[in-house]
Amino acid sequence: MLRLEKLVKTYKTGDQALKAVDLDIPEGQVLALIGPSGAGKSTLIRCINRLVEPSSGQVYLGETELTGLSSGALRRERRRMGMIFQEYALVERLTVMENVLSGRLGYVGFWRSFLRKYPQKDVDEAFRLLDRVGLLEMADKRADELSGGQRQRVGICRALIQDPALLLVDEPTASLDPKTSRQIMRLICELCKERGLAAIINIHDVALAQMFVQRVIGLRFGAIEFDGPPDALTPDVLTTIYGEEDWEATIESVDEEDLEVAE
Ligand SMILES: Nc1ncnc2c1ncn2[C@@H]1O[C@H](COP(=O)(O)OP(=O)(O)OP(=O)(O)O)[C@@H](O)[C@H]1O
Repeated sequence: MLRLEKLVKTYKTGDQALKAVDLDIPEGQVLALIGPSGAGKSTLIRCINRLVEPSSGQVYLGETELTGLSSGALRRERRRMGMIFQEYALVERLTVMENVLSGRLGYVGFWRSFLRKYPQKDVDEAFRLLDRVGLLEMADKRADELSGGQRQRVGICRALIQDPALLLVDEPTASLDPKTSRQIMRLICELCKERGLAAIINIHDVALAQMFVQRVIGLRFGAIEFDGPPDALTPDVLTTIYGEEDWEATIESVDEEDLEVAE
């Protein structure tokens, strides 16, 4: 459902962030993108919806080549790609409900959104989503009154109310404590499963990635170094992605966490 062909991004500074990346993601697959700082993870995610313009190569969402679209057509296609950010990107002075509904801005006309008059079906869906993520009681609170984990749940609802085919998730847990991080990752993966949604999750925490996804992509210097199931991430593989480190500790901690999740 998503296909990248020879995707290259070279920034004006000369940094080659992506070097001819090929990637195919089937419908409903949740994939973690790991790799050291500067490997090109955020660039990859942002080149897919063209928040960052690729230098060359193609991105296909289904049959549509995103890289060939005019700005109007791209705006319409972006509705099919929900984005979840590390810093939540909520409007602080708006309520939880208003933040969630802002995910419909790509669908409603300018005046409707300006006057915040969303169709009732959108409001109903926002309530359903807030209920699903455990925030129904918070609908009228201002975003700046929420904890980090609650904010991220609002960010998730805002992405889902777009009714996307694909989620692009950029370090969703980087600002959260370990327990909340696990809850948020679990929630994202459960929601993808419920909705048959594909997702690419850029995540620094290897153990967390291994715990929840079916497929891991390891990026290094803008190229795919590893593509496989989480249990194939051996210490040797992690060393090729990240360089020398004591990986046994990371892998052991996954085993412990797995037990905890299974309980
Ligand atoms: N706007 C920019 N202008 C110039 N170079 C950039 C820009 N954004 C990223 N880069 C460079 O591109 C490369 C990849 O950066 P990117 O942010 O995609 O990596 P990352 O894997 O997401 O890193 P991190 O895990 O630290 O967020 C780096 O060398 C970075 O310095």
